[in-house]
Amino acid sequence: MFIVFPDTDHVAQYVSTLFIQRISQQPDVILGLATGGTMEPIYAQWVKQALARNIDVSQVSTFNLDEYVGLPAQHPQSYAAYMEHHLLRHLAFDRSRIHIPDGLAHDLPAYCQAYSDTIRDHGGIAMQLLGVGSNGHIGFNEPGTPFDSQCHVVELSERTRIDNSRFFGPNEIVPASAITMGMRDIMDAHEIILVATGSSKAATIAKYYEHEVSPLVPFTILKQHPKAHIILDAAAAALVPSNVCQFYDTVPAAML
Ligand SMILES: O=P(O)(O)OC[C@H]1O[C@](O)(CO)[C@@H](O)[C@@H]1O
Repeated sequence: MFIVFPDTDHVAQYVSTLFIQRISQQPDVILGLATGGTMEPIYAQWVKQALARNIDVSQVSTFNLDEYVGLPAQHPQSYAAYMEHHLLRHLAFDRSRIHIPDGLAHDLPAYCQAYSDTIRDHGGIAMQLLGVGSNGHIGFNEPGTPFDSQCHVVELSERTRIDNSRFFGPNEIVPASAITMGMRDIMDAHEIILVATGSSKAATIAKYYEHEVSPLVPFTILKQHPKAHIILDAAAAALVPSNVCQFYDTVPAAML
C-alpha cells in the first residue's frame, strides 16, 4: 500500500511528525537521513515542529546516505552543506553524533567499510528516510547495484547527473562519483520511510508497482522489507491504481 496525501505540504507534515515522534519516544534514536529536493519541505517542517514542541535532539545520532566524491563539506552543493542549511544549524544537535560521508576521504574503500561498520556498531538505524531517484536509485545505489552491497563509491549514471544538475550553477560540473550507503546498509534499518513527490516521480512509482524485485529498479527491494512505508503526494501516485493507495486528506489528528 502507498500512503497518499493531497500535496507536498501534507507529506512534509506527516513525515516530519513521524520523525519527531520517534525522537520523543527515544531521545537517543539512530536515524538515517537523506538529501535532495524532496526532503527540503520535510526538514523545514521538522525544524518548525521541533522548535514549537521544544524537542531535545541533543542525543540523536544521524547517518546520511551519501555524499559527492571530491566536494569539501563547505561546498554549497555538498550534502554536508545541504544538511547544515536545512536541518543541523537550526536545532541543538550534538555534532559528534552526526555522520555524513566525507567526500574528501583519502582511502575511499577503507573509509566506506568503516562507515558501514560504524552504523552497525551503533546498533543499526532505527528509522531511515529515503528519497528515490527517477531511475529508482536509493541513496546513490544506481540500477544494477548488488542487493548485498555495503557503503561504497559509485560512478553516477548520466540520468542522475542530469537530474541533479539543477542544484549546480551553469558553469559547475556535477561530480562523476559519490559515496553511498549500500543496499544492505539501507535494508538493515529497522524501519524505512521512502518519500516521493511531484509528477516527475509518477513514472518511477509506477515502476515500483509494476516490477518484480530487481536490482535494475533498486527501490523495489523495499518490497522485501517488513517495515518499509512509501509516502506520496497525489501527483507522484498518479500512475498507480487507487486500490493500492491509502488516501489521507490530512495528517491524522491523533499524530499531531
Ligand atoms: O528528491 P530528489 O532531488 O528528487 O532526489 C531523490 C534522491 O536522489 C538523490 O538526491 C541522489 O541523487 C538522493 O539523495 C535523493 O534521495
